[in-house]
Amino acid sequence: MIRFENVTRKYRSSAKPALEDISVEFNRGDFVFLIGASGSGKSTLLRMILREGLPQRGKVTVAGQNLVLMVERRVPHYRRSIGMVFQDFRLLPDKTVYENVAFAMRVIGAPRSAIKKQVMKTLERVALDHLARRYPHEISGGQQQRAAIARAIVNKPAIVLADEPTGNLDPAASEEVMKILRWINASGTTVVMATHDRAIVDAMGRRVVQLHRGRLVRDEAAGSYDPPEGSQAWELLAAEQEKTGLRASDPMPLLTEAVPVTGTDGGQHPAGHDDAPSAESPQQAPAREPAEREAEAGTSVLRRREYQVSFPEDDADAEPDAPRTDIKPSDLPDFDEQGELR
Ligand SMILES: Nc1ncnc2c1ncn2[C@@H]1O[C@H](COP(=O)(O)OP(=O)(O)OP(=O)(O)O)[C@@H](O)[C@H]1O
Repeated sequence: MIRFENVTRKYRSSAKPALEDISVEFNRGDFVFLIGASGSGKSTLLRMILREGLPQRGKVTVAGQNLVLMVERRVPHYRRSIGMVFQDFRLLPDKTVYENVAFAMRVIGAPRSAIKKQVMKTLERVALDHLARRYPHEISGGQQQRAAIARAIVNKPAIVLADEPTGNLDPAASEEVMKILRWINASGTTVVMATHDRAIVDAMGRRVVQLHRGRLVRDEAAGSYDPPEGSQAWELLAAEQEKTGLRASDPMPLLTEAVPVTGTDGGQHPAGHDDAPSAESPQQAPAREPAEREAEAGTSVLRRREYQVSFPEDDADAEPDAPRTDIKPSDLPDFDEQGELR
């Protein structure tokens, strides 16, 4: 489904490549966690799949299409086959939940009757049908992220890319989001999720691809957040830990968060950068990582989530759209004959 072959990508304003000689494949139906310290290249890799930025060297192929050779006018159409979820939700603030999701169908010219049916079905799937008429500021962060996921999947994309989708959420809301992503994946969609969330990666036991300073250092079928002790990635990160002044006896769980992000190449995207957002991308600036803020304050980037997230095995095939019992008829959106919300 997605293939990177010896891909190197360097931003004009950076001395070092954001991605260096990356070769990796994500297959149909894969669920992949993309992990690595702040600035290791996760977002750059996701954006390349969206064809935001091309490699200077190497080749990116998605569903058989060589993105390097793709002509510009094909790009908007291509991007519609991919659903994207961001840390900061990026819902349109002056549109209701329903309209935000419907908008994704309107831009592809879907007929009004199909829009109404598909949007409500998708909102039911993310348990938001009862909040369809609310505006983003009238719902919680977790609900906003579920609305953003509904928008990402309403056109039934083959691929969903999620860039820190739980980064702004509490554990309970994160768990809801993960259940939905897992359900999306169970229906055959390839899901690639960049995350710093140790608890989630450990609980899910899915494929883990780890980047370190733009290089791929681990690709493990059913991995956890930390590399297996003694592995090449472990050794590399242990050496890094020593270099950054942490004691060798520091517990390994700190490792993947222990790389400083200070300096010119430290995860900040300078003004006038060379990779302007696409016309289709929302224009909001991405939320800044706590890691970046800590780094700026001169502290090392050591973060740990103190909670546990569990995904019991018997929950794996749970139907996220099981009948709800808490919705009153008055909660449901009200449509006029043209299918518009009243
Ligand atoms: N648009 C840009 N212009 C210039 N440099 C960039 C741009 N985007 C990313 N970079 C640089 O490329 C490197 C990789 O950044 P990227 O955002 O891909 O890392 P990341 O792993 O996603 O980080 P985070 O976890 O903080 O989101 C960093 O050194 C960053 O400063």
